[in-house]
Amino acid sequence: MAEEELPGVLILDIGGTHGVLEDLAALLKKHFRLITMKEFLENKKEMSTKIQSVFVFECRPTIDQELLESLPNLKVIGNSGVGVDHLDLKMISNFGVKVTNTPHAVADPTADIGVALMLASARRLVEGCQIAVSPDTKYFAVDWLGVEVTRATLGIIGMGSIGYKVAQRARAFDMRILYHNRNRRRKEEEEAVGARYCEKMADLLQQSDFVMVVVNLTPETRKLIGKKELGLMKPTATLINISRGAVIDQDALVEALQNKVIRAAAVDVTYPEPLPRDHPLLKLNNIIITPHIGTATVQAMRMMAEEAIANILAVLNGQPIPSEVFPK
Ligand SMILES: O=C(O)[C@H](O)CO
Repeated sequence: MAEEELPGVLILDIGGTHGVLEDLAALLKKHFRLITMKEFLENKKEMSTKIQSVFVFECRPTIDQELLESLPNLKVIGNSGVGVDHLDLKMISNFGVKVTNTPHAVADPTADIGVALMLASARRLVEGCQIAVSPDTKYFAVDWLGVEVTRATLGIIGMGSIGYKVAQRARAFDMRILYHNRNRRRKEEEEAVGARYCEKMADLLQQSDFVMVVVNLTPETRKLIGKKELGLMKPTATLINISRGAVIDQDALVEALQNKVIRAAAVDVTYPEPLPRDHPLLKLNNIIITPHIGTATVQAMRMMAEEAIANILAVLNGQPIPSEVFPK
């Protein structure tokens, strides 16, 4: 089919996206006529009726009412990534537009980053690296010790598909695994990863050496971990967040880390992203912060794009939609 005849997809990206958009373009071009935001804004009149779908790159850019009003033929917003907290699902659905996400592509790489953060924090890799590369280092000696993850207790808050992959990986470290969920998983699934259900999150917080937060950001999970929850954790425990920054009360986290209420934190997500350069979290040495890189791998980007494309095509062709997200 000639490019002109393909359904138009508007690409919404956050700019500076590690040059990957160029690679994805080839994939998208097989099915769509690609329209960048720049092209759209420069030629709104001609472009607006051609656009039937929006491809949202990496879960970050939002879609406002003005954009929706200017796209009369829009049918679907294909989010590449699982979290859709940046989208106003109710407003979008009022326009008769569907939203889809990519839960399968993100599970392995996000679980990997959770485990990487747990190990890096436990063994103080960032501090070690700083010593190794510092021009002031004359000989290798550290005046601190890490802790081991092997046989430690890991508490997973939010055992969905990412949390489950974390549990699978944690088994390789002989970790004792606890989890807290709104809905308990099936017995066979618990047994397969050797995980024990904690009906009360407090029990998990009190018993865990590492607490990993993997929930979606919703009104119910906003500030799920605050001063009270941090106070329940062991002073030797580490908090890991691979979900969304706003799930943790960041002021309470600063206080907890400054006062050694908990040992350390390791987070791939903050609120906002990036943190203001004078934010107190950036001044602490018992936290590791990475720039929301849970899915920043060559493989994940490709898989997310493929999953998003399949979702978008299903909507446009009136077929069953693999991963639709509904407003609550
Ligand atoms: O929600 C997700 O899948 C990730 O955060 C995308 O970057």
